[in-house]
Amino acid sequence: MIFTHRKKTMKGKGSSKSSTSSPNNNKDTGKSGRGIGASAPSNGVVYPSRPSLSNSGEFYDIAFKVMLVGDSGVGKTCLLVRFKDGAFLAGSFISTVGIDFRNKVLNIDALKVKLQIWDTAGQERFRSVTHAYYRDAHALLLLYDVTNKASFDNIKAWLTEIHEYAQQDVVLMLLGNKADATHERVVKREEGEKLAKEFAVPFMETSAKSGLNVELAFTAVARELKHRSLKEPDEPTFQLEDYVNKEMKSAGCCRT
Ligand SMILES: Nc1nc2c(ncn2[C@@H]2O[C@H](COP(=O)(O)OP(=O)(O)OP(=O)(O)O)[C@@H](O)[C@H]2O)c(=O)[nH]1
Ligand SMILES: [Mg+2]
Repeated sequence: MIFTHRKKTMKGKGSSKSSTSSPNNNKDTGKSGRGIGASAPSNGVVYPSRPSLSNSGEFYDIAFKVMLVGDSGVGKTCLLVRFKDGAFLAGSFISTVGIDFRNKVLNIDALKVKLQIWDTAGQERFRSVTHAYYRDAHALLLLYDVTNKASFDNIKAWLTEIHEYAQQDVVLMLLGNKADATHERVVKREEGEKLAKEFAVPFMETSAKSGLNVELAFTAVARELKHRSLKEPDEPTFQLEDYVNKEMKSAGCCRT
């Protein structure tokens, strides 16, 4: 596929906390009302067709929506901030209200892939807000906290919810976050691996604090999405799980 023009991504932070917000009317919409760009085919993947006069920002070739989900306190916001800004939000825990998004453009095989990453509120009372966003998500990063058994036990319920509200072909990855917290750990890595195997989803442990595997988690998802949407019919499919395992091995298990 040839891209003759590149589109600019909106800079900064999006927010959808008010009741007027919906998955399809955030400010980065362009004219399509699909959420992330100018021309959206039925699968919602955005292939920009003309130069943009939008706010200053980076150019991109293709855009996808990624959602972070999981119990309150597992580290979704911290993971996003680590990925976007390379920083860790230490100090008191400020629970997300409603839903926020941040954009990041990644270079994947000479293509600029924009991820619009939606950070959802894990608290039960915001669940109905989150449900409305699943439908448009191309990928979901489902997090639990390795220091919180309940967050791990709730993964099955999250998977049921994902099954109910997300697209059938959504790219899904399970992340055991806070891997840096060795002393507080109550969920073994093997338990995470077992659960992931049971549900046939790729898995890795991450740390928003140390940066462990944060870049890899988002990059792997971006690669899978890019590959899926630009794949020629006779091309072999991208194996997300193999890619993740290979990358983790080549980095000696874990990387920042
Ligand atoms: N040790 C450690 N602490 C972390 C990590 N990630 C997040 N935390 C801490 O965990 C708490 C919750 O993090 P958040 O990112 O706000 O959690 P959340 O999943 O966004 O929570 P909600 O917005 O309520 O859904 C904060 O106090 C963070 O500092 C991590 O990788 N390691
Ligand atoms: Mg949060």
